[in-house]
Amino acid sequence: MLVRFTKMHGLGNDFMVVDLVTQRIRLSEDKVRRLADRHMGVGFDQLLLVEPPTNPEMDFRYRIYNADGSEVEHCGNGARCFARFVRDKRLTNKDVIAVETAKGKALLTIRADNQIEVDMGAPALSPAAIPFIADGQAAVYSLDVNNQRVQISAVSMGNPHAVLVVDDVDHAPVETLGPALESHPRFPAKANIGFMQIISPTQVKLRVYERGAGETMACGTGACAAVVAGRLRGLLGDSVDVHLPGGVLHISWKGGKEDSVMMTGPAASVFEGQVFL
Ligand SMILES: N[C@@H](CCC[C@H](N)C(=O)O)C(=O)O
Repeated sequence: MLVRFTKMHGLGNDFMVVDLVTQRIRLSEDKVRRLADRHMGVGFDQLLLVEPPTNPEMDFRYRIYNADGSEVEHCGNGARCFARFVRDKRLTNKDVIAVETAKGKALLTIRADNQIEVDMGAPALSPAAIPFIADGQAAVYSLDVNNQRVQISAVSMGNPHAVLVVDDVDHAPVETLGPALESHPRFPAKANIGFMQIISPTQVKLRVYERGAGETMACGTGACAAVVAGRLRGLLGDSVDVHLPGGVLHISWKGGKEDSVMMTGPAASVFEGQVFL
């Protein structure tokens, strides 16, 4: 069957977006992996599926697959592309769009300046919710990996993240510590690994080794997790510009248990395509 898709990106974190409101497809993990292949497929970090909601209070359902074929709970850059997609395709004319995700809901607001603001929900910090194996909740945990001891913060933004504070992000060991920590036994569902350099209480630099995708040019949930970790460690204020290899995301978090993390940034369409599935 010939399926229409749109290639999109949020600061270089790239997506194949498929409308399953007006089309149907059958997917397997292997099919997603083949589509994600940058030489023999479409090529993407994540596949985003736009579906009708199962909950009548929501506008859409949002499903996300990593390049390795695994289904995941949340994707910040994807959420902004999702909002741009449903408006461009005239699937809605709303400026504020409520979407069901695997772990709850996200509220997407298309602003007059074309930036998209996403209410990412409150972070989860208890080890069981992340999931992360630890005796109790802490702002910083010690972890043994690759014959060294590292300090991480562990945060769930719907999906699991570890955040390390480094002196120089450009020379951080992302290629070695990233995969080793992604599959660390204390993260039973694996994790996304962020390497954050603090520039000031309002500015950080960040690189993220994503679970199931490798290092990406930007990670929205990773940027949120980094700001939460920085606040918990007393290093950041409540409004922070996160400089990623692909550009800047603005993240704010008031710091309370119930407070949502807010993320603002761009979303862009690159091309339209069709593929046999
Ligand atoms: N690129 C994303 C996160 C995608 C999912 C992640 N790799 C995971 O496995 O949890 C973002 O912008 O948040």
